[in-house]
Amino acid sequence: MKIAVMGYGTIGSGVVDVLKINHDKIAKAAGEEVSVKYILDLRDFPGDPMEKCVIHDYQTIVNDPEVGVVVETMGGVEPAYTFVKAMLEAGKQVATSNKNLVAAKGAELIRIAREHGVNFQFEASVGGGIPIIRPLNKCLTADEIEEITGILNGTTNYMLTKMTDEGADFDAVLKDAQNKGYAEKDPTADIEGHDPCRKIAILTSMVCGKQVDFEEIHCEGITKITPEDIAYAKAMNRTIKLLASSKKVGNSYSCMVAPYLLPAEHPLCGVNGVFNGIFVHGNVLGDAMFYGSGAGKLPTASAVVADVVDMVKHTNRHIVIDWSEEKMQIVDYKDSRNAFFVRTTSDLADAKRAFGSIEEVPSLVDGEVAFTVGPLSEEDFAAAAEHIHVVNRIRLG
Ligand SMILES: NC(=O)C1=CN([C@@H]2O[C@H](COP(=O)(O)OP(=O)(O)OC[C@H]3O[C@@H](n4cnc5c(N)ncnc54)[C@H](OP(=O)(O)O)[C@@H]3O)[C@@H](O)[C@H]2O)C=CC1
Ligand SMILES: N[C@@H](CC=O)C(=O)O
Repeated sequence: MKIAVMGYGTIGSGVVDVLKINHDKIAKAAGEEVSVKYILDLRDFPGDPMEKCVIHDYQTIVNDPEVGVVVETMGGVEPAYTFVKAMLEAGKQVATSNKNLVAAKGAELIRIAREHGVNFQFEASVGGGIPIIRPLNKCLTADEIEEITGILNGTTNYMLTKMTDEGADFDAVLKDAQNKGYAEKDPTADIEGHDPCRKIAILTSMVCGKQVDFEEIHCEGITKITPEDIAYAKAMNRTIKLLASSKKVGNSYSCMVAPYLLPAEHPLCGVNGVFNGIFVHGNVLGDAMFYGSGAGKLPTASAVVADVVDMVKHTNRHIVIDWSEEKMQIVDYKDSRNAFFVRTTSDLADAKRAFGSIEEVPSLVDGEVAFTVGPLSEEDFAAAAEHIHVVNRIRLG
C-alpha cells in the first residue's frame, strides 16, 4: 500500500519514522508492505532522506490512484478539511491526529467516508498514543457510558507536574514542553484548555452518537494557577490537575474543562508528566482506566500508524462509527455541582455571610483567608462569590 503524509512536522515525521522502525511488523499486521509515496508540506526538506517524496500540491495525491491511504498531520481546520474531504471523495482512506479538524468536522467526514466506501479514523486525536477512540467504538459498545473524566492534555500535565515537583516557572516550563514537541502550534490551546475541550467533545460525541460542539463546553485552563495555589494544594495533600469531564445527565451530558484539586487517592492524581489518564464508567462495565503517553512524536505516530494498518486491512470495507451530524444539546454547566477551594482577601466573617457553611484552611499568604465550600451549583457559587474578593478558586475533585 502506498500512502501519503500531509504535514511533515513533529507527528508527520514520526509517522515516517514509525513506518521505518517497525517496517516488517507493520507489513505483517497490515498484510502488505506500507510505504510512503508522497509527503505534502509547505517547506522543502533538503538533506532529509525523504526529500524526494516532498510535494506542495495536494491534488498530486488526489489524482494518484496508487495512493490508498492518506495521513493528515498538518493541524488546524483549514486547509486540512478541504484536503481530507478531497481525499475521501477520491476514494482514499484518511487517518488524522488533528483534533481541531475532528471536533469541528468529524461527523461530516465520517459521513463522507461512508458515502464513498472508505474510512476516516482519528485514534491519535485524543490521548496521543493511548487507545481510546477504538475502544469506545468497538469494545465498550455494550455499555451506556455514564462518565468520562480525563487528563487529556500532555502539555499542561507536564507543566503542572514540573511546577509542583520542581517549582518550575510557568513560561519556562511551557517553552520546555514546546521544545519537546508536546504543545500545539499556538500553545494557547493547551494552557487555556481549548485542546482538552475539543478532546472531551470528541469523546462525548463518540459516546452519544451525536455532534457535541466544543464551543458550548465550559472551559478553564491553567493560566491562573500560581505557585501559592500549588503550595496550598501540597498543604491539603492534594494535587492540581486539569480535568476534562463528561457526565451523562438524563438524555444529555454535562461537560466541563477546569483545574481540580485531587486528593492523593483519586485515580488520576498519580498521572504525571506528559502522560494522560482517561477514566471511563460504563453502566455494566463499571470503571475502566486508559493510561499512557498523551503527546509527543513517536507515541502519537504509533496511534496514527495503527489507524493506517487498520484501514489497509479494511480496504473496500467501511468501519461503522456512530457519530451523526445531529446536534447534542449539552446541560448548562451552571447547573453542575462542585465543591470549591477559595482564597480571598475578604475576612472570614464576610466569607461565612456569603457562603454559609465553610471549612477554613490554614492560610499560607499574609492578608488572605482560605476555605473550602460545597458541593453547590456553579450558579450558586458564582452568586455567593460576588460578595467577597476572590483571589482564586479551584474545584475539589
Ligand atoms: N505534537 C503532539 O504531541 C501531538 C499533536 N497532535 C496533532 O497533530 C497535528 C500535527 O501536530 P504537530 O506535528 O505537532 O505539528 P507541527 O506544526 O510540528 O507539524 C505540522 C506540519 O504541517 C505543515 N503544514 C501546515 N500547513 C500546511 C499546509 N497547508 N500544507 C502542507 N503542510 C502544512 C507544517 O509546516 P510549517 O511548519 O511550515 O507550518 C508542519 O510541517 C496537530 O493537529 C496536533 O494537534 C495530536 C496529538 C499529539
Ligand atoms: N498539545 C497536545 C498534543 C496532543 O494532543 C497535548 O499537549 O496534549
